[in-house]
Amino acid sequence: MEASVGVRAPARGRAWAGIEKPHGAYSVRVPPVRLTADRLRLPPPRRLVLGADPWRTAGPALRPAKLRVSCSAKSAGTGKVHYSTDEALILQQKAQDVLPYLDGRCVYLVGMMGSGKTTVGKILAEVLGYSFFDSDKLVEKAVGISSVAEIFQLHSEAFFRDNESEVLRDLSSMHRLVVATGGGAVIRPINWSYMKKGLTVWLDVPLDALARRIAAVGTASRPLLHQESGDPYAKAYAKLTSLFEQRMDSYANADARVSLEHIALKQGHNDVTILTPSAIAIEALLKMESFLTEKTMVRN
Ligand SMILES: Nc1ncnc2c1ncn2[C@@H]1O[C@H](COP(=O)(O)OP(=O)(O)OP(=O)(O)O)[C@@H](O)[C@H]1O
Ligand SMILES: O=C(O)C1=C[C@@H](O)[C@@H](O)[C@H](O)C1
Repeated sequence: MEASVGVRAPARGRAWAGIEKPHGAYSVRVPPVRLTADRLRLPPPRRLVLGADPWRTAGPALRPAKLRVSCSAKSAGTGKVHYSTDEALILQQKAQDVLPYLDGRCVYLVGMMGSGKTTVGKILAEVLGYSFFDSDKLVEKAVGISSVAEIFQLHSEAFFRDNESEVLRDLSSMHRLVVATGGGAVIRPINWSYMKKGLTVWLDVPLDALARRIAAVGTASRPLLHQESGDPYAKAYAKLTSLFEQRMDSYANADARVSLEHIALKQGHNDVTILTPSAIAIEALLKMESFLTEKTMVRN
């Protein structure tokens, strides 16, 4: 039986984007999206000329090296996203540039575990006025088990992958979503047939940086990396390397590639660990714009 997909208006004026399955397996509440200066903490507008590369054209005052960014997905329990003023301006302007070309299509972020799909995805959703979904979380809801690690343990990886494909299929008939996909979603060709209904963006992060991030938070929630003993960084690095070798051609199917090494080089250094999530989101918007405008030119 097919899932029915729709947006329904809930009580008390809240917006819902829900995927209702026959047995109510999951239904996700999305807070109303407000793209206001207050939400982005913007100052009154000022002149800012943006070209293909905002860091270059915005002048020295906006160069990231000078920014002391207080950027985090959440802050002081308010749930609000904080950006530096300069990054907020660039993000908002680039989002406005991309939106007409995007035309309501969903954005799917793909990339290895820990590559920042959730962190960057939430920023993109905010500035595009889209809703954010994490496909791992939707699988957990569908299955009724609160962690991916437990789904692997109680069922199997194949069971998880089947549910992941179903979630992606359901999402593919929706609009105006940013979806952080599971790191392994790219390995099944059927998933690409769903994701290609929207725009796919690969967050390409060096494995060394990934292993550091993952070792810092632990591997318990990432069943494919989890090992009881040994140095967490070394174990994560070895496993990430072998997974990446199997998957890199699949990631390269994405419409746009956001390379952290490339962003760092553009900023005049080679340290990807100091790139802020909002700088990465800006690069994602630039790459999305390039892809979408080239595609439009080819069509015309
Ligand atoms: N630009 C960044 N700089 C430093 N740390 C980051 C950056 N982006 C994300 N992180 C951190 O890396 C970890 C993984 O990020 P995130 O959950 O966004 O990745 P993900 O791709 O969604 O991971 P998964 O696929 O495993 O769910 C988090 O602890 C997050 O805070
Ligand atoms: O890279 C992977 O295969 C995975 C990544 C996570 O997001 C989860 O989807 C799961 O742990 C598998």
